[in-house]
Amino acid sequence: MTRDYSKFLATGPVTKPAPTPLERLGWKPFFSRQIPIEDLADSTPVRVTEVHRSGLTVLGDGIDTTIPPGPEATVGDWFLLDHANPANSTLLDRISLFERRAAGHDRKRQMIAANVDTVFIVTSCNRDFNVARLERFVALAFEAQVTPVILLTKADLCDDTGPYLDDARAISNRVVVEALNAKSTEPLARLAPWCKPGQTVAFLGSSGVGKSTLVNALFQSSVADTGVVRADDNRGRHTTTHRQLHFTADGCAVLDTPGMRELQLTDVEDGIAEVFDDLVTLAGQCRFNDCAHETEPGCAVQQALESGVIDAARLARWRKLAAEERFNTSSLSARKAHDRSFHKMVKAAQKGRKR
Ligand SMILES: Nc1nc2c(ncn2[C@@H]2O[C@H](COP(=O)(O)OP(=O)(O)OP(=O)(O)O)[C@@H](O)[C@H]2O)c(=O)[nH]1
Ligand SMILES: [Zn+2]
Repeated sequence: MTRDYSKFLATGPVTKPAPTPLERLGWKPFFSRQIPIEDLADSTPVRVTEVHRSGLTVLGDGIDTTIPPGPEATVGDWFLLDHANPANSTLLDRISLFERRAAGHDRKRQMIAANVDTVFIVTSCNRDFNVARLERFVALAFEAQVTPVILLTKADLCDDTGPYLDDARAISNRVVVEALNAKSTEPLARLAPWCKPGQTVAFLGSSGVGKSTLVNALFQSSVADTGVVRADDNRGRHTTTHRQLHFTADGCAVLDTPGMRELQLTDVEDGIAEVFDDLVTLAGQCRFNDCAHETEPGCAVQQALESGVIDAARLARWRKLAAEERFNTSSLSARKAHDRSFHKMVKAAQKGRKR
């Protein structure tokens, strides 16, 4: 007789313990490792969900409060709350950070969001689709240390999503690409791999591609729980206030801040190099350090182009993006000088015409 031991063996998936309240807010070992072991039990981690001039709204385990705008922080940041003196709370190191250059004279950097795990780069299977723009968004994500996922919406309005998928997948082998109908029941399941409890996600893309539709889809099962709509004043008027970071019923944090939509291509040299890492490697093999990859002898890039290893259009996009990045990142004085000389040139040309 053979005994059946199967019931004694661990079969099936190992069930994970339910996430703690802090884990649901996005707490990770990366953060707890920053706290000395002897302080761990007494510490009160809180996460910034709203940033106002007057203070930061923070959430923790059983905590929903406001702390003064102390050290420079942005939405998504983690603090160790100092109960006695909240202004003294300790800002923890970040896993990732989206930032942009402000308009104005000093073009100071503005932090947009911290500790985002995944950014969904959204475009549609129609005329919005533009490889160069996707490459720019992917570079931004890499620069911020956030995992990019490309979503191609309006698949239902498109006869053949194949070419869109092919072009998007050719951008980087490190980026997952999905085509879907954002208006259907699809998004919840299709985005599930990145929207698990404790994960923080954000959306990037032009107007009208379906970002709000996707966000709503993530919340559809839990609209009542989000607290997005609440009475805002005493006059009985209900206004919609938006937490910049809000949580689905499953405990996935969704970032919704206008700043994300205005991200520019500045200081993303490393991100661009990651998107075009094959071209960067080739460029490193050119005979001359300052090779412009045009007519120089011993140019590895031109050689690869001739032998069909790389694509001419992609090479052109890399050069354009890198040039644009250099221009955006160039100092204000350099820009002003450029503007002045341009101005002079225009004036001279106008004078010449009058004569
Ligand atoms: N058929 C179809 N319609 C879609 C899809 N995704 C979005 N739409 C529609 O496209 C329009 C724009 O969608 P939004 O979700 O508002 O786009 P958005 O990216 O949030 O736009 P902004 O708020 O301007 O940034 C809406 O009418 C949506 O219903 C899709 O996958 N299929
Ligand atoms: Zn070269």
